Amino acid sequence: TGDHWGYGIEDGPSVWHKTYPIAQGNRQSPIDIVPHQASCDPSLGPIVLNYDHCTSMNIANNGHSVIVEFDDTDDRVVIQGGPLDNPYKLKQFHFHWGGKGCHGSEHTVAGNSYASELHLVHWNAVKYGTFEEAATAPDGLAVLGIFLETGDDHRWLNMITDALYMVKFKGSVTDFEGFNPMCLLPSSLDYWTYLGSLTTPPLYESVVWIILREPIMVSEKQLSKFRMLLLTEEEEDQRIHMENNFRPPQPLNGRKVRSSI
Ligand SMILES: CN(C)c1nnc([C@H](N)S(N)(=O)=O)s1
Ligand SMILES: [Zn+2]
Repeated sequence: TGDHWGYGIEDGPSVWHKTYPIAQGNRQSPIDIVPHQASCDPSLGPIVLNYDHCTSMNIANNGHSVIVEFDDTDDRVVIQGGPLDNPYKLKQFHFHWGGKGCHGSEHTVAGNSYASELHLVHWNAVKYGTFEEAATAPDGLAVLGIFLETGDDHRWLNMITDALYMVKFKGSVTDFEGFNPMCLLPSSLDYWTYLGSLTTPPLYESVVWIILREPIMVSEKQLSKFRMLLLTEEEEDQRIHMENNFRPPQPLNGRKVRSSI
């Protein structure tokens, strides 16, 4: 039962539709963002992030990515404004990345991909009672996507990469309290937005995507620590490294991408 999906030849994005037919739906993510085809919408206000309370709880390896989970009984850590009609509460953030030297972002910009992509997953707790209910509603989730580009060391990302050895194996989790994701934001909150889906099974078409245009800079050394994570559990003999955990761009199917810029 449950997720036997992955990013390999036998279980990767090209066969997810066999178990999750919505993979061939009409509002799937990620997509290739073409900046000059995005419509600049003056009615789109700025994104407002209230991340000043850092209610992170733990960091975990779920066999697909590394995830930092937040206490979402607390309605102080929210995203609002921009394309959103309500404030959405932060639930978790996680990353997607490539192999050594390869690219690993999910969204691409005019066909170009970045080294990695950070997703901050929020849910509409005003309209829906639980995260699970929101996750299946067309306006249930808002995911803020931030590109990571290789360059200088990111001083705050070290707090995350230094914790990765504690969650090396699939299924491992460790305390990770008081982390404020504000420190992972670029200087500009200019964004593109469109209606899409989760980029991993169950691929629910419930996401308002908000992708920041400006990437953050992280070092190759920091990225290499993500690749130290394993897909396999501690007791398994085989050790398979977690890398290239990204889904390629999906058909736009006539969707409009709007830009705040
Ligand atoms: C149920 N949740 C929180 C998620 N399910 N799939 C997620 C994907 N990793 S993504 N990339 O956020 O769509 S996040
Ligand atoms: Zn993601």
